[in-house]
Amino acid sequence: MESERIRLTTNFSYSAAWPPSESKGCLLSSSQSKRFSTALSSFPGASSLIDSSFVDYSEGASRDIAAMDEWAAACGVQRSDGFQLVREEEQQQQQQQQQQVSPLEQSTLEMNIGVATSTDISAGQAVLMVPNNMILSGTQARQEIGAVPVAEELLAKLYTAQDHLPQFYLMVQILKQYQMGPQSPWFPWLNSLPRYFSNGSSMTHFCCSECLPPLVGNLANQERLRFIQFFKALQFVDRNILTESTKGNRPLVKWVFAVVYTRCTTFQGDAVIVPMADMFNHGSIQPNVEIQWDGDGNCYAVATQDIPAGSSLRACYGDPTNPSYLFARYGFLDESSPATFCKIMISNPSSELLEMGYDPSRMLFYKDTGDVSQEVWDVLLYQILGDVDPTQQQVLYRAHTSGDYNTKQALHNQYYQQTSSALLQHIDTFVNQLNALSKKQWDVIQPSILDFR
Ligand SMILES: C[S@@+](CC[C@H](N)C(=O)[O-])C[C@H]1O[C@@H](n2cnc3c(N)ncnc32)[C@H](O)[C@@H]1O
Repeated sequence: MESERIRLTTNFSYSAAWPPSESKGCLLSSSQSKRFSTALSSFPGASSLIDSSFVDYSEGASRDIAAMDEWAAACGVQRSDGFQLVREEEQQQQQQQQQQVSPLEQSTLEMNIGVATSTDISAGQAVLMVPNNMILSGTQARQEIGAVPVAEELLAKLYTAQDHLPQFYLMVQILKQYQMGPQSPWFPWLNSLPRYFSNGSSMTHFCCSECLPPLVGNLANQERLRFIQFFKALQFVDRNILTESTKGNRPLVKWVFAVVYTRCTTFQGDAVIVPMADMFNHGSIQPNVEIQWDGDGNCYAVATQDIPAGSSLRACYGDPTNPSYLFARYGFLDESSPATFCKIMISNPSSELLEMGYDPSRMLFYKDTGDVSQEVWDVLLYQILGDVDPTQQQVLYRAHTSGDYNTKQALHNQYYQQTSSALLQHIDTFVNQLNALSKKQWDVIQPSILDFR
């Protein structure tokens, strides 16, 4: 989740009662731990949590959202009056029927939880404030746990894991909290997390390479490879920090890895997870809240526009024009994304082709208008000219790099027949591939149906 890294300058309606002046980051001082523990044992249902030992992270386990909600309030999280955690599907139905949202009533099994407001909110108003000592930080975790040089060297070797050190230490920190069971100050948060993930790291190699279109398959595979590397690097963490059984527990580590990557945001080069703020879902069309920070590292979610009662509160996770990135990282297909992929993928593109604008993320078809991105036309024409007339290919290349629009357009007009039929052929090939994949899926499913007869 890419957040705005804005220092807070606006005035908020909250009182300055929070935070305690000594609090910083995710390291808990003894007084903070006490405050967390007090909060943990003082809300209803806490005793049942303490009786149970570890968070059950199996796919069928239910999420205790209500306990997390109470825990957050007890720990100093402040919210606007109508702020509610809701089930996304119900929220959407209610919005369509223009009804008031109802609060989340009981714990949930596999639900997509989001945030909504039951009251009007004005632009600029803070809807949420999370004190800094509740925020889990990768950098703070590295300081607390101590750097693991061999793990860092290993991660530095893999391009998909470079620059992901804060996420690695965030994962170690969450595993450490998991090991503490109900003694962890974050236990209610851990117990409220989703158990099932459908993002790249939870896919198999077969899924990434055979079932997904090239770009999204490639991105999903990067997530998967990063998990494999994190798992290897984890083995070098001191056993005083993580036990051998925690480090060797692949399903547990995979769950925590998915938690980190679907819920962390970046702040000043750090990877952080802000409990409660991690409940905002993504909105492509007019996201209405953004994350901000004050000078003490307290986190705020602020309305970016007037929001009527009954609306979902949504943040923006990243570039909405290209749904593949969100799918690979977060595991959902953003139906409101304005564009979808043209599946043109060129391995080892030349520097000229790159300068012509070739970039898998720019190979787009726009859903509403049916338009094809300019980069698709330019790349196709450049390739066709390479086959039929290399001199003209250079004319196109020079026109493109010098901004000579007229010459470029004239070449596009001259070769329109060829570029459009290449595009149609590409689409036909892709549709045939999809049919083949559906058939493959059917071949796999059919025998299992017959088994039940
Ligand atoms: C930061 S969490 C948001 C809270 C989450 N919905 C929950 O139930 O805990 C990110 C995850 O929420 C889900 N999500 C977020 N935005 C979504 C959207 N627009 N459509 C479908 N799922 C979404 C995805 O599963 C994603 O990995």
